[in-house]
Amino acid sequence: MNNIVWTIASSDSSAGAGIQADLHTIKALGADGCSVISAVTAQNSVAVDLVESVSDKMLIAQLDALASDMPAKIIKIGLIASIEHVKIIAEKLADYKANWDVAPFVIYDPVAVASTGDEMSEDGINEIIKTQLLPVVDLLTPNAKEVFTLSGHMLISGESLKGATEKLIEMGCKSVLIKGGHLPFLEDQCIDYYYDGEREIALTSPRLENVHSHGTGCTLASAIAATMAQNYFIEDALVIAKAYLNQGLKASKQLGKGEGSIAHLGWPNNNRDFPEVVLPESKVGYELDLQGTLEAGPGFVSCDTLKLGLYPVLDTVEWLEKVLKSGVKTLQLRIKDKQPEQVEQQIIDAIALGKKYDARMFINDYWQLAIKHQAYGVHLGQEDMDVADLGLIADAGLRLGLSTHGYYEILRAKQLKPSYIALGHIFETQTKDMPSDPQGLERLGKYAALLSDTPTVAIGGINLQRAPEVYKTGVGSIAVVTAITLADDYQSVIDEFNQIIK
Ligand SMILES: Cc1ncc(COP(=O)(O)OP(=O)(O)O)c(N)n1
Ligand SMILES: Cc1ncsc1CCOP(=O)(O)O
Ligand SMILES: [Mg+2]
Repeated sequence: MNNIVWTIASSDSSAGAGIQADLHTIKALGADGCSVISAVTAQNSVAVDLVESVSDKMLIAQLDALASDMPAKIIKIGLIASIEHVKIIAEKLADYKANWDVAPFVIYDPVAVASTGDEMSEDGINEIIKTQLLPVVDLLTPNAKEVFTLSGHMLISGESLKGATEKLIEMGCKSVLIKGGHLPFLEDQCIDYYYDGEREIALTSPRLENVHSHGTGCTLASAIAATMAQNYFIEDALVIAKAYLNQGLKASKQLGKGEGSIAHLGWPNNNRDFPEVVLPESKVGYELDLQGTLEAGPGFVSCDTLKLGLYPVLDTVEWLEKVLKSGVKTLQLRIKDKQPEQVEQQIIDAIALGKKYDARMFINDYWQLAIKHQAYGVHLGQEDMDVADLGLIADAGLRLGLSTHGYYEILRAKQLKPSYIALGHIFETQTKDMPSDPQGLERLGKYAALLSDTPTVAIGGINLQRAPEVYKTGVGSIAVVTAITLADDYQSVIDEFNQIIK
């Protein structure tokens, strides 16, 4: 599989930033890095003494050598010190995007000024960056100062972030992540704000004190690149990159007399390093003027166990009764695409059966009917979460299960304190058209580790053969449809699942 990330940037002799930080990050996060060096800088922890661009011929030769043999999935650009280099790179990127079998995704971290305060690029370069480079950039990752340099927008309040990103998108880049290292509001928080013209994402972590931060910008952009190269969606890459940064900042160290550099550890797995997804109805959400109604609230009634066991998801009351008679204790009525009046009787019957067998009966989608008839719980998907009245579900004392498909959705769901979080789809499934690729066991294990204090349910393409390795990842429950409905002998299948999920 091609996980190649190119970094087109400059060498930092102190190795805390630039090409050196990029390659450390790309390797630590499991992607394959290649480098194109635009300039060599002589710097240490207190000053940048000299910046010298390589010849145009050398820049082009590096780009051509890689393009002919090791094309990139993701290209990350950092410090470019010469106007001519910006022009060459912009032209090459346009060519790659037009002619490669798969167009590379381009991330540009506009290194305007070194953390030591020294200017590092040729005068007049910003005009060429604005007119020639930004139009081929998919994700721009400026800090507040770089936002001002490129757009003229001062980030004076949370509300000003959206306007600045809109301006940058008008200038040609497809999306913007404003890095919150130096924002002059909510100063105890480090907020990263993403906007692509449609979707806003804000991630926040407490600001870390007494850490060494040289190389954080390069590292964040490279971490996004490395994660996206492994087919994570951008929202998940933003989460991993911020967690990688927090983890590295906590272990940062000083080597010289001045500012030390971020450390490069492996894939982040510690809950404490992960950011919070900012919900619209929260202090930070109000400050940023985020659209939407999600708020954390007090959370949902617990299922009283982290291990919900085998969880059949079924579309008739007859099936529910059959599996209840076989001893199943967690199950769901999932009827798709019917009017509420067409399903109300089945929902009433399902709820009554759940009570009769003292089982956890969840109702999929039809949350108003679930409240009306006092179900044990409701299961909602990502789209439903934004439109359902979660407050009403909580007030009515129903449990809530939420579907998720990656890091970002998991963190967002976690904030709502649901009764369980479903993780899917793990394998190919014939039961439902899924818009994304299966997660696989490796990711499932990472998600389960992050959710050790929340009940988890794995779903999608799980059968008896796969169940042992699924359960080994640490999930508390396995949800299945066809493993039961297409079984020759569903009762013995249930017994065998129960042997595996103990
Ligand atoms: C246990 C469990 N997990 C996931 C789903 C999928 O729910 P959703 O995303 O709402 O999709 P539909 O099932 O409504 O198609 C589920 N039902 N149960
Ligand atoms: C409802 C649903 N949500 C994600 S995968 C899935 C279907 C799971 O069915 P199966 O167990 O037959 O793959
Ligand atoms: Mg649903």
